[in-house]
Amino acid sequence: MAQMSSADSLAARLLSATLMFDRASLLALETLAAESDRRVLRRGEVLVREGDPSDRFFVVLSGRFTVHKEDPIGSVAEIAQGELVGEIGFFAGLPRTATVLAARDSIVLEISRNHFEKATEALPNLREAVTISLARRFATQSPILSRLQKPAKIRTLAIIAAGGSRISPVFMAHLQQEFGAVTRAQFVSRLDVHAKFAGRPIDDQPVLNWLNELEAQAEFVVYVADEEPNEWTRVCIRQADTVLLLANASSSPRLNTSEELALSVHPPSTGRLVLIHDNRSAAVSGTSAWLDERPHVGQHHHVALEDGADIQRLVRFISCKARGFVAAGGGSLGSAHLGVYKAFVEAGGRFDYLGGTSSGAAMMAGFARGLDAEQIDRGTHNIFVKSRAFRRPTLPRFALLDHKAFDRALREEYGDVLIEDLWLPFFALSTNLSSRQPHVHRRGKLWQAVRASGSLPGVLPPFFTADGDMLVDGAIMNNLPLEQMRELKTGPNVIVSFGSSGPQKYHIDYDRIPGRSELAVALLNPFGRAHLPQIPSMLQIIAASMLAHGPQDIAVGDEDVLVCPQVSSTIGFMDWSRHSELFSDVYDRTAQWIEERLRQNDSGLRAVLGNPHT
Ligand SMILES: Nc1ncnc2c1ncn2[C@@H]1O[C@@H]2COP(=O)(O)O[C@H]2[C@H]1O
Repeated sequence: MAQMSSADSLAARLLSATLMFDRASLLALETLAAESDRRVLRRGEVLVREGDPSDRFFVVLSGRFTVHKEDPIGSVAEIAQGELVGEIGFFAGLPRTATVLAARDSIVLEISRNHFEKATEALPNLREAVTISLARRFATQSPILSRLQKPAKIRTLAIIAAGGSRISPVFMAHLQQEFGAVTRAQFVSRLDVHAKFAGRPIDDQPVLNWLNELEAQAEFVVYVADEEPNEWTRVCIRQADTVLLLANASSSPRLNTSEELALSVHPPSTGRLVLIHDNRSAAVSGTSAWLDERPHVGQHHHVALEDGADIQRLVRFISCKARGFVAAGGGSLGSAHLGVYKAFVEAGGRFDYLGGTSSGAAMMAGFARGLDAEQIDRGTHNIFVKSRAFRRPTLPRFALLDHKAFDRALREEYGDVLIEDLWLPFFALSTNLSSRQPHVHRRGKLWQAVRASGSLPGVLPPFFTADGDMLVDGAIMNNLPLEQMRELKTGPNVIVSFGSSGPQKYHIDYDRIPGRSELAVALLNPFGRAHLPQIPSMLQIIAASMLAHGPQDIAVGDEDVLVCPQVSSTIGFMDWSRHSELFSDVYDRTAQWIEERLRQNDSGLRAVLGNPHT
């Protein structure tokens, strides 16, 4: 009988969990693990190739694989630790149905037909268990999209010093503490490896085996690279599912060699850039220089070291639990977002990504700058009431309203703040009429993004970019950018939309709508105006058309919370004068609603509110 080791019992436990066996089967599975071969694969190596004979299957002991059909670039699925590979061909008696590549350095247990047959003598229901696990895979996923719909959980992260920076020990201490609060995380640096394997080369097989063993035991492993692009830094990059580029915000933003290496191994869009600041009070500047050097990095984060809040946020992003707030457009109803946001924050909600369309984007922009609801409400007053930005008709050639006053008021409120300098990740959605695609604003001047996102066609002129794009209100394509939020992060969302309060009827005799000359006469005669039919204004009709998407179209996820604030039917889409009343009414109602739902133990609401660590 083969000698058993702790690695065999680990493999047996993984296999037992995948096949949903009980503890009684562990011994037989350990024997199977001890007798089977282990295979170490380097990143990019092929485990099975489409069309090859299927004489064995595999259990992933550590690492991650991608499944490819025909197209070697795009993958149809991801396979993570504990899962089976090659079971389809093996059990169906078919050639391999796909090519499977190691997405990082990985180890698999290789189960041959002989060993499998032998194991079924001790475990008669082994064959059935594997077939059930296979059937379960296909019952819960469409075969082509499969696991891509839910990305495989990230379990290893490499931290690389970015730009001219060194890795901040204060940041690392905070990160270790916050990770430790949510998961069994193991941090590994070159010093740890030296302490255990003094004198051995870093990519020696026993060292790699030890690292893979660590990965199998911890829930999360953080590889802390050296500041130089040496062998240890290379191992960190190869072992990691994803990379975090870490820099002191005041250092030089030039891309360094370790980063170049990391971004050539990992798809840059999965990487995160973390810029460290001593405190949160100062306005951030200079982020664009960092992003220009790393244009394809998926997300950047500003982290202040004065408390743990930003690091808790970063941990939520990495562990796919980042909380979003998605705000629909709704003209003057946008002030309702202030009430909902304030009530959630007071109930303990901390939001990690803010996004919206039109007035939803305008309100979220304020929160992303670090303002509170009252300050944003005062800004609304300045723009719409004091500056009368939406009450200045112009000659109706480019639009009905004079946009100059609106632009001036927006500039006064937002200054020259850039989206990339905001403390909280933020996006605004507009509609790009040049490409006929939704346009997600994640960089550039904040006031311009808000202006583009709320450019009601015909009411305000479109916004034109330096690249020649013509942008109008995001509501034309998507008044509630939930899909865009999901592309940017994984985790629960508070979604705020404006439902209609039932069909609104208009009792207008269509034949009485006057033609041009009749209208001119009626308008010139002060008494004639009173006799005109009570048709909503052009502005009101355009604004109402933008809100035609009802909440019944919203694909609310299991962990999302949908809020449709009740708004008095006497407040119209262009009724900006009642912003404070709307804000405080919705705040009272939402606070009450949250309290009731919490009393009923609503799990969705708990997931969004959580505690800062979960
Ligand atoms: N759509 C899919 N989703 C998940 N895994 C797949 C998918 N298609 C193929 N695979 C895996 O890729 C392996 C290729 O070889 P097999 O067909 O033997 O077994 C296959 C499965 O383990």
